[in-house]
Amino acid sequence: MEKKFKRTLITTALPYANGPVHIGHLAGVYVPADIYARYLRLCGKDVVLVGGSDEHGVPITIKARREGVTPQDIVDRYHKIIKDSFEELGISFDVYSRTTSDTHSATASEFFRRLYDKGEFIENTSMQLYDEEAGQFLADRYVVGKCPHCGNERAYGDQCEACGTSLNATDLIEPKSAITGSVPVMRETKHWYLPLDKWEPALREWILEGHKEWKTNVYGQCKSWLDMGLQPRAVSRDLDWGIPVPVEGAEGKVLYVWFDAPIGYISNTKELLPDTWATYWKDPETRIINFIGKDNIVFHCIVFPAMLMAYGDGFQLPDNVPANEFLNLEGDKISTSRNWAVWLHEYLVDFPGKQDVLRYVLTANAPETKDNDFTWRDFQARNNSELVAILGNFVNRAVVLTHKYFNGEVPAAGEYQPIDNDAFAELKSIKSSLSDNLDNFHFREALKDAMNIARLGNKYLQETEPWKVAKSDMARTATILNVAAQMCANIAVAFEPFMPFMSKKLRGMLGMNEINWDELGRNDLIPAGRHLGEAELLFDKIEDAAIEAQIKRLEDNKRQNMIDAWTVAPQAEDVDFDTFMKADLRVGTVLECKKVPKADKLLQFLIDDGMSKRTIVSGIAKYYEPEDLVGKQVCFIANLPPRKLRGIVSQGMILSAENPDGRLVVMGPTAPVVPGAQVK
Ligand SMILES: Nc1ncnc2c1ncn2[C@@H]1O[C@H](COP(=O)(O)OP(=O)(O)OP(=O)(O)O)[C@@H](O)[C@H]1O
Ligand SMILES: [Zn+2]
Repeated sequence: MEKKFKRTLITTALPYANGPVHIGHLAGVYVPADIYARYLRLCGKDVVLVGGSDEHGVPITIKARREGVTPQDIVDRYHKIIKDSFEELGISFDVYSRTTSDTHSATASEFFRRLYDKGEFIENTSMQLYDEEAGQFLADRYVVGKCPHCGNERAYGDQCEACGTSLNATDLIEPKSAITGSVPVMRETKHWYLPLDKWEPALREWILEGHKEWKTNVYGQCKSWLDMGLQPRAVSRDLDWGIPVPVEGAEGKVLYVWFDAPIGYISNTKELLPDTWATYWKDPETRIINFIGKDNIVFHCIVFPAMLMAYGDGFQLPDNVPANEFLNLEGDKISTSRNWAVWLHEYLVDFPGKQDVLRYVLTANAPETKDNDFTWRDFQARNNSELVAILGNFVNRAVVLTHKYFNGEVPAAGEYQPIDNDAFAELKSIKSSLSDNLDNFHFREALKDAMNIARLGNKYLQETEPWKVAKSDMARTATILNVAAQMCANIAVAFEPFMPFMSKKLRGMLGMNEINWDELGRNDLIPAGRHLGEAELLFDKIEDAAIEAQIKRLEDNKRQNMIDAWTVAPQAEDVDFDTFMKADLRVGTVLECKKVPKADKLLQFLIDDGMSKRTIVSGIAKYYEPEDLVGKQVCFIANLPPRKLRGIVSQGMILSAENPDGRLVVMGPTAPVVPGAQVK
């Protein structure tokens, strides 16, 4: 039987404050959470959307060390960028705080202390990795080494990003310090462990029996974790950045970031609702939903619930964790460290006023059931051929025609014809599917439903042809345009969760104030006689140049990454002088140069080699325009046996140097020489 809830608490994964927010974060977590929160608000539900920056942990300290600033400087910088850009994108947080806040420190500290006092931890002294050069213990991202599961050489001390396995630093094969690069030694240290194994039966019951309705990716990951068997997990670290472990004898130790971060959801709620926060956490009639990406599933479905069970005192477990898979960018994994990302704060500068376009594309293409790819071409196509050509076009036609035939006043409808009734029947069925999809976190499908209202509107105008009817029958024209206006109003309601800026603009045009979800599907949202505002374009076309600039920026980043990662090839074995001299190296002048048809890499040269003219085929077509090489002098090997390439006999090889990114540069003399001159 479906449970009834009085209120919903929506949490969003706390973005880690060592960088700005990118489109992967948005598609995975914040856009769907915002759609859901806006939808519930429109339904008149009691809902809060909480979020905040995750500001502790090792990567922040590594970044600070690298930049020669304090960890606080780092988190202040990124918290501001993240918070501001979320706001500008219309992510409607009721509170967006941070884990360095006093409320959070006190809450997380108390949480740990209660578990400690209840005897919920195992205190354990063990050998841990220690960097003697840096004088500190190494945990999490402070250690890199080989993953014991998949062999990835760059696994971290907390997780292997290649296979997703969560690790302990001591699991790594051939560990190295990320601070100094030195090989760590083992040293004894004391930590507190949460015995996850103790909670395994309860977790099994709760998830595997109680939540079969969860998304298959989430349920499946939980099941495989539980089937592997849970182990005690350390919840403290030897670090100086974080919330101090609040017990005697714990100097120099802080709470593990994954212990403190989810408690941030509680602290955020406290900051928002100092008096009533507990109702949102402890009342069984509260429904808690955690929006996260797939790499956070274990923490939200296993670790944090075990913490909450250990704490007791009525804390509720999440009702659902609709985790998304990952969004990739132009075929590659998004990465903060490799700068392979579209950064939200940069997007907002490059595409001012186009928040909804990004929200639309990220939802239409959301990685709900499998990893998905964002490409700039797809972004452009969805804007131009969906938002402009379908949605914007319908609304524009409806408003312009109302101005043209009725001076902008919505005419009263006469008696409906079957086509009008059919349109509203279709609208009702769209609403039912749309609500159903939103209720079940199927946001991609829900967005398609909403778009179907605009498609319906276009089809309606196409079939009723008010511009023709107006020549003979103004009464019928009035009915048609009344129906069209009601469809526009329905669009304003249906799209509010997805594209709040467009919805607001449209409501302004239509003179609509308060809206609610109940109204959706109705044929009387706009009263006859309402004067419409001027038709403003809801979306405009995105030109090729804007897209090409974005693609170029990504390509530049990729090239820079290759250059940064490049190492000089080791010197080849010695070759004796006589052998070297056997290669007949010459300079020649390019007489002709052209592309080899149907071969995108090859150029065909005709070279004056001093003796006669020779043909050479060279694989440099990607890097040169043929005409730019005519008249230039190049070095080539003259005495290679002739070789047939694409049916052309090549007599020799032109020399070029290869850049780290594969770019070839042709070698030639620095001053003119006589064709045929030998290179020695
Ligand atoms: N490419 C992505 N697609 C979908 N969700 C993502 C993606 N990258 C991160 N997320 C989710 O966004 C939330 C916040 O991410 P977090 O700040 O922890 O960054 P992260 O996973 O370390 O990413 P990055 O390494 O790119 O900075 C998490 O729930 C995470 O699962
Ligand atoms: Zn691995």
